[in-house]
Amino acid sequence: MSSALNNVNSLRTDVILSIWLILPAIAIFYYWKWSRSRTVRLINAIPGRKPLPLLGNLLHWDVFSEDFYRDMATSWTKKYGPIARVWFGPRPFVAIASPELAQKFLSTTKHYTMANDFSLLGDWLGNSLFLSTGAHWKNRRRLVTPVFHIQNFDSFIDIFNEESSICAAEFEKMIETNPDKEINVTRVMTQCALNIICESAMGQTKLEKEKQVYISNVQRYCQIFIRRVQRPWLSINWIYRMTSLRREYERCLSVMHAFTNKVARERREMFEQSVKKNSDQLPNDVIVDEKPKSTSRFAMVDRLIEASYEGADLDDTGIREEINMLTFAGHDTTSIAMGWFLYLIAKHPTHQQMIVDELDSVFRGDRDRPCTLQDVSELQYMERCIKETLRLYPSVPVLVRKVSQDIEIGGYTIPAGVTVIPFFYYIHHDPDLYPDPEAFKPERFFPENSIDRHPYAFIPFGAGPRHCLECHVRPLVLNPIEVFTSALQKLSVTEEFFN
Ligand code: HEM
Repeated sequence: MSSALNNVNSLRTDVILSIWLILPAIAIFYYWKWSRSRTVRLINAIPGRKPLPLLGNLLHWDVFSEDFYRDMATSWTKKYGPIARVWFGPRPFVAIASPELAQKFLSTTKHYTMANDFSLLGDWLGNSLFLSTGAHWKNRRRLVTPVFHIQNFDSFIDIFNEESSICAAEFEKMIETNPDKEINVTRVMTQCALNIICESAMGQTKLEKEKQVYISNVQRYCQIFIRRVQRPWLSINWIYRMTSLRREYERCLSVMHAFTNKVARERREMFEQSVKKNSDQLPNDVIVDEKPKSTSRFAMVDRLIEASYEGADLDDTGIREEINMLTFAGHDTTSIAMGWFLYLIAKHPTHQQMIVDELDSVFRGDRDRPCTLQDVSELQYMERCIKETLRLYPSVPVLVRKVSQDIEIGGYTIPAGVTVIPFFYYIHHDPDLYPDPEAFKPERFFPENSIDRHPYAFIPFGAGPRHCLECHVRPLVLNPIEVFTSALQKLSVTEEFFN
């Protein structure tokens, strides 16, 4: 009996031992096969530091540091040139960092799609323009683009003025109650940008209180999204599902969806009432070309509802997706830009004074009157300062795109499936394109100094067919700033920030 037991035990030990030997052998075999695959060979032909087995270049940087991208932009691309590769474990990334290569990559959407990392936003943005590709993207882009016609900004400028005044008052209060102390401009700027975007995207609604709740949920949702991007293990669903973040994320999501659904319904009803009113008033034999408009101020959502009535392929879910997308794409980008602008202006009193002088001249001393689109177009020096801000601190420092078919760039083949990162930050800081690149010099954007610049040397709004729709960003960024004149002059930067 005991010898039978001994036999069973030794058999078990043999089996366990064999498994322990076979499993690593299988793993080594697959690793060896994978490391000789076409993708790996093509990627390793691109300049970059020698990767460690399985870990790739993970140990070569502090990949979880907030400055990781900047470190990579400044050290990696400087060392390896305008095209470089990096392995995050077994996942390769290719960075491109020259105007020529960015142009080659971005000037057509034929060979790329959105990277998988963005699928984290799928619950919120669904099949919106921002996340979609191919024919669906083309269709949505065609529908959303008219919303950004400059004539629509005539109706938005009132919103910019109202929200900017509220923001300026808050800003003044912060300065008054914290004399000679640091203030956090980002919070006020984010609130201002979100108010402006929501108001222009969704219009005035009977749901003002709910709108504020929506805004705070958007802020929280975006914070959680950034945290998930910065901590790669949180994009693994079963790990993420065990965290409390997930519950919070879903709570935000349900508040956001409920709100945008209500807004879409409310605006559609307003639109239908207006159609009915128009048709009731018309004699049967009169044909009117003019399209019915909602009764209150025009909002981006109204243009989408109009399009859906005209037969566009856009149902209520589609409208909700696009409203959410505009809120997402528009708020952080502008608030970051406004925050950095204020920082730079505080740091450079000479430019600050030139801006104030320009404002005085455009407004001819009447600082209380509302700003017009004409004023905005005359604020030329301010515009150059904003461009220089976006050069130094682009709100979107990199793009992340997945190659959908092999592409030849800079003499290397990037195989399908690999993630490519066009590095705007590096391009904007390249000393060959911008001598003394860290210095704040708005004069770089004087026409005579920009004439020979490569069209892809300054691309804070992206470039090519997927470039940002907000090409009339001036009113949006400038307007809050221009009402800040008195606050602007009270700003300076603390020593700590200088370093
Ligand atoms: C300072 C402000 C802004 C900056 C720096 C900025 C930057 C960008 C960048 C870099 C892209 C990606 C372009 C590409 O893939 O080539 C983008 C896309 C986009 N932006 Fe902006 N953006 C700003 C403001 C806004 C605002 C206010 C809105 C709308 C309210 C907006 C709407 C969009 C949309 C809809 C897309 C996606 C376009 C597409 O995929 O077809 N952006 N933006």
